[in-house]
Amino acid sequence: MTATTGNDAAGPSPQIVPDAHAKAAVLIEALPWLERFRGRTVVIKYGGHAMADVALRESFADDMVFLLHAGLRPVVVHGGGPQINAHLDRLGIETSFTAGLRVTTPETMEVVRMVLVGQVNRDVVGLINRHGPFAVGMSGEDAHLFTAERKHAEVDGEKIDIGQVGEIVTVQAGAVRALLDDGRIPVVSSVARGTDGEVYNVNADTAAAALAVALGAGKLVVLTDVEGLYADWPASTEVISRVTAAELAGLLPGLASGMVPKMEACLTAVTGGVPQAHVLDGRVPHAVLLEMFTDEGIGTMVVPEERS
Ligand SMILES: Nc1ncnc2c1ncn2[C@@H]1O[C@H](COP(=O)(O)OP(=O)(O)O)[C@@H](O)[C@H]1O
Ligand SMILES: CC(=O)N[C@@H](CCC(=O)OP(=O)(O)O)C(=O)O
Repeated sequence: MTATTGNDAAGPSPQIVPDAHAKAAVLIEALPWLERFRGRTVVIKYGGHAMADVALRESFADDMVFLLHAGLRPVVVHGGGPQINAHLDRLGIETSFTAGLRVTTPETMEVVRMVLVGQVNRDVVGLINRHGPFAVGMSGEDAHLFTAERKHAEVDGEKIDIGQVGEIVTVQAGAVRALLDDGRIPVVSSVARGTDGEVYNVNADTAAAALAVALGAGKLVVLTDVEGLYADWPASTEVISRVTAAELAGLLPGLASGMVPKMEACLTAVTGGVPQAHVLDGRVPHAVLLEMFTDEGIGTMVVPEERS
């Protein structure tokens, strides 16, 4: 049965399909959030682990196009750690991580650049562009978007050389802004141009935070393969739903592996003027829409300070 509008006073009384009220409620719940974020830039970090299967990748791409049509300005910064691992493995190149960052030899850097810019970026752009001519891919090297210097990892207070890993020192976001003004969705790989002429591998969480700050984004959303920040991982999987910058700074020294750059990125974003940063489970279909347009939200939200 089709629902009627009931506009014709002489006609039959409206027949509402059973779940119509629930559907309308979902749409209406989104209204205040649409009003709040309309015209705002949202940077979404799409992690390699959140690209698990085709249906999930399509639902992510659908969410980006939904945001665009809802009047937001979405910018995607993607990772691809598992995809880089797979390629290195195929080539028989060993790889390792220190403090959540890949130790990047010149040989590894070639593969990182090829996989991120030549493969993952193309895939994300292609998925979004099933809907129309929206996504434009960029490497962080393009138009001097990211300029980096060599970064050292710090382990137990000691500085360790991890090769061609970059720390972003400047962001020139003009090309990204131009694409947004033109109604496009920039899709950015976390590779940077070095001040010394080298190419640098930048963790994608770090790159997303730097871009969110430079763009004055209204939100940073980080998609990964866990529900959010666990309070006492791996002993427990109780998700911290909300944390202030000061509380997070206290938690950081106790965090492990990939969560370190992720939570550092959230901290950088909120201390750099982004009002909120979120870590979400990218294995949940339409995680971005659920976080942005429902009252409960999902995952872990980082805010600059507690509401007074
Ligand atoms: N406190 C924590 N809460 C949640 N996950 C954690 C925590 N500490 C470490 N992790 C690990 O961090 C991983 C996410 O980081 P990473 O593998 O780099 O993901 P991505 O590819 O999405 O960037 C999780 O799968 C989990 O194994
Ligand atoms: C320096 C460093 O570690 N760079 C990352 C870049 C990709 C990335 O960050 O991917 P995810 O978001 O999927 O983890 C790497 O080489 O794996």
